[in-house]
Amino acid sequence: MSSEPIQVYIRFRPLNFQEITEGELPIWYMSKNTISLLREHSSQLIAEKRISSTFNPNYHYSHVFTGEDDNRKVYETVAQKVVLSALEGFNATIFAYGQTGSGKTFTMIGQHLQTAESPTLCTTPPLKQRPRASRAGTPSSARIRSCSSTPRGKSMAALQIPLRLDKPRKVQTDGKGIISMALNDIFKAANDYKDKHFFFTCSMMEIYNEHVYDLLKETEDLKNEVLAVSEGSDKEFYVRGLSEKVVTSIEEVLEKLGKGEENRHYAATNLNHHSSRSHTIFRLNIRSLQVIPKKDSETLEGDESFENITTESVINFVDLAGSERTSSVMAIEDKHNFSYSSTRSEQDRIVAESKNINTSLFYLCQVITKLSELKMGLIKNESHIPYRNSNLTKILRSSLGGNSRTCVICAVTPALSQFEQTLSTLRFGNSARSITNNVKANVKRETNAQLLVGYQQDIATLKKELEMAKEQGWASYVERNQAKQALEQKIQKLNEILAVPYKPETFQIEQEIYSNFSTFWNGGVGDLFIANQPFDQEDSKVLSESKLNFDNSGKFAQERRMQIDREQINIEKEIEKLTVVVNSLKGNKNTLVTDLEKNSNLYEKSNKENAFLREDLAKSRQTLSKMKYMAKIYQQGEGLDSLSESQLTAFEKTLIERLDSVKQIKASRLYDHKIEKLQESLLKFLPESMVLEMFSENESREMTEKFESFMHDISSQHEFSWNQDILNTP
Ligand SMILES: Nc1ncnc2c1ncn2[C@@H]1O[C@H](COP(=O)(O)OP(=O)(O)OP(=O)(O)O)[C@@H](O)[C@H]1O
Repeated sequence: MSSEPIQVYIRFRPLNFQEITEGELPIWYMSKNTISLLREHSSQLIAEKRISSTFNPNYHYSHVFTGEDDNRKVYETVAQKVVLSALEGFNATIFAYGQTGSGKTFTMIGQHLQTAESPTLCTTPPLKQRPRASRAGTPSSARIRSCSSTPRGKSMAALQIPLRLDKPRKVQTDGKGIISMALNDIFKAANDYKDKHFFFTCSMMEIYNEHVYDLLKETEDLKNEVLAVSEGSDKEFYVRGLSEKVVTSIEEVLEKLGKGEENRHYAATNLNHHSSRSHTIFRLNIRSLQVIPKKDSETLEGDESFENITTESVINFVDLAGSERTSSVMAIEDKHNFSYSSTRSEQDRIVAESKNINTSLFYLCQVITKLSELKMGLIKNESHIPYRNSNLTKILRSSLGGNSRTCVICAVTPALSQFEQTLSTLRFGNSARSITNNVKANVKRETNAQLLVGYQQDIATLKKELEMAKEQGWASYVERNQAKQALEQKIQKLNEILAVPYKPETFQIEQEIYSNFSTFWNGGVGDLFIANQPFDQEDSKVLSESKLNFDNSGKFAQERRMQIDREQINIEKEIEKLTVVVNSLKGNKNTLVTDLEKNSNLYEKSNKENAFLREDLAKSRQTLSKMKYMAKIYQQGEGLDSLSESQLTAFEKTLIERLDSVKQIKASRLYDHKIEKLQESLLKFLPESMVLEMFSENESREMTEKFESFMHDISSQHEFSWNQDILNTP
């Protein structure tokens, strides 16, 4: 383990077109690795009471880049060595710090495409065409002019802090930013290793308003899932559920990086936040495997004679959110009546996100200050370093004071109007310079058996977790999926290890030579050959001994081959078992999906039935209230005047119909009565049998007709009197 200081670099971007047209001039004097204020500007700042008369900053850094230096120079000076050492197992972190618009993303990702409508900085014209600044000493507030490319003619210049609307950034694949240059070098160097095999995975996360989001999630609904950051038993912080994508070429990594940038925009629109208002960490994990024979392999047996050298490292590329102050954004908006945030909720959002950025950057500065105090012996204990205060410092823990080669690029602007922001960034860099990290290569030397045991243990733990999750029934779909993915990744890694030629080339060549020569020797030709040569006794003895040794090592090689084959069979069996587990998980998933479908069908059906029943109930209630209403009308005539003309007619019709039926009942009763009377009178002078016959059904048709006409007469009379009754009713 060695102590290595964090390397701090300052990068000035050139003045942009807007600043030039406003008559800004660079106010800083830059040499190779120092920065100080130019004297004339120093006096101006004193006159404007922006600094005290004793203020005389003179900072030293690993290197200072001017506006003329391109990304290639920055990469080669800052990052190249550090990222390449990751192939040897050293962790690395490159991070860009600075105010909004100072060139962090330009440095990390490269010149991203800017759209016509985005109010970005105006493009810088070539040096030769730049207009001379006419009024160099004029205070910036008096020099506000509008920039023609800003929308709706509003003065973006007024903002001083170059604000941007959020647009998806297209990642260039031509290697202009530090990340793509680093990836190019890493993949090229990895290919050049003959006997070392590399496995790469990458992940990308975003910290927005203190929430961590995975930028490489495939499923739409998981993209806005907030991930937890928790401390492992090794005191490192881990982002739970962060996806790791296996990548095998630079194109694949760039594709993931582009996807991450797109998702960043996705999250931006869905959560209504600006991408430049979040911290982004792109992470490349590198694992390597090299198999070499042990130096003293002759004395060792079987598996023990070979060594697996594995390295594990991670490179973090960190693009921090701009470090400007909320108050300045809001104050400038108020002052110039520029509605960057049109609604109250928009303003609240900006305040909240600026607060969060400032809080997390404040904690970052605090960690850096405390680490430098620790270095100077002002504090004794590492436990006083406030890593736990924010997710950013938790995630960057090993990069700050831990096991990582860390480089900080402080992006700044040379303009007078940005003096305070630049000064604050320079101070940040100055504190970071004093931090030392404890760096060591993460290398493990293991025999094959140890390596496999390690993997098998990992797999067993994962299986156990999965089983527990299944049994306890608390595993959410997401957790199950994550465990499954991890399991699949382990299986893939095992497969990759199996695919790697198990022995180094030299060993294979030895074996080939042995098999060729053994035919020669074993056919007895060798002995004959030795016997027939004009060797002296000593030579023959040496030759016979060598032959014996050669035979022994050949046997040993064969035994070893058999052992490897046996191991391979075991591993294949293990993989088969795991595949069964994975398949059963898939099966479970399918059953769950089918159940879910069935349940949702049932739910839909019962919902429909419910709706029908409700409809029926509503109808019945309606009918009931109508009936109550009608009953009132029938019983007391109450509410008659509220009926329309047609309703009154219908009601009248109903009454008449009822009247008819009443009349019929009355008439039929009268008829029965008359018949009875008639029968009684007939019985007085006719025998009963005859009377009964007269009134029987078959014989009395004529009689019936007569009675019917008689009844009709009666009922007409009755109707008359009944109507009279109604008319007479008060
Ligand atoms: N060294 C440079 N040379 C030329 N142009 C630059 C340089 N640095 C930055 N720029 C330009 O300045 C503008 C702002 O840069 P960039 O987007 O990288 O800023 P940033 O610090 O990442 O901002 P934010 O914090 O908002 O994401 C871009 O148009 C970029 O092209």
